[in-house]
Amino acid sequence: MAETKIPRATAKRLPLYYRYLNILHDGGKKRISSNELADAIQVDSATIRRDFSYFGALGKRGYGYDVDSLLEFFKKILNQDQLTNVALIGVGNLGHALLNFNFHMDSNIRISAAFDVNPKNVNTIQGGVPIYPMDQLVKQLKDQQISVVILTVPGKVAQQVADQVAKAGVKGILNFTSVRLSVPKEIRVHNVDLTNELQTLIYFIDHYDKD
Ligand SMILES: NC(=O)c1ccc[n+]([C@@H]2O[C@H](COP(=O)([O-])OP(=O)(O)OC[C@H]3O[C@@H](n4cnc5c(N)ncnc54)[C@H](O)[C@@H]3O)[C@@H](O)[C@H]2O)c1
Repeated sequence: MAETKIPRATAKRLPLYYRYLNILHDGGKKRISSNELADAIQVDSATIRRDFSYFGALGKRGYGYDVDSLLEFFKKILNQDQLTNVALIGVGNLGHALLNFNFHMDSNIRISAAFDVNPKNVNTIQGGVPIYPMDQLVKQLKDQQISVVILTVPGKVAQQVADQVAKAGVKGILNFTSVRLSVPKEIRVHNVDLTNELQTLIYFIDHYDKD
């Protein structure tokens, strides 16, 4: 599919649209207006129209959006028309919880391989996912065509593990550690930080009245 450059904020809303369109589809709904969509997902309709406009004419004036064709469109855009395998490195508290979370339930993504250095973890299966030793990283990622890795190792080894991951040809890292990783520019890193999110939430609660 041709590459469409879109703002990051728009990109972050695409899974939300996709998830809701799936719900509409499952409920037998055939078409929806941007106002209805806006009410349901709590994103204002102007934002929705602008987001959709990056992809050309997805709806018709006065008709709204055709649920099935919009769903198919987002499925392709989000690569959800095919199963994407991802890997997880570091099966401790957080890694273990993620392995047990069934991403595949509402997306076409699954963790198909995990890696660790702890002999207690290695060569076991947790949450249905095999855990390999780190010396299997390159081989497994290649064999399973994995290009995205979730990083849940301790901060002190995060950079070293990121270097190994980079050598294994990975394109994206979902980084749960608090370390800001240094990686070759062709690798995309998304940082997930619950502490940040909580602090931001608390800041907004303290500084702004909800009207
Ligand atoms: N982003 C967030 O919101 C958030 C929340 C909780 C924890 N964290 C971070 O997630 C990471 C994991 O936290 P945790 O509580 O699960 O830690 P943990 O110590 O329970 O687990 C870490 C796992 O990584 C493995 N490991 C250690 N060195 C390794 C290496 N070189 N290669 C592969 N595996 C290795 C360990 O054997 C262990 O199984 C930490 O960096 C923590 O700060 C982030």
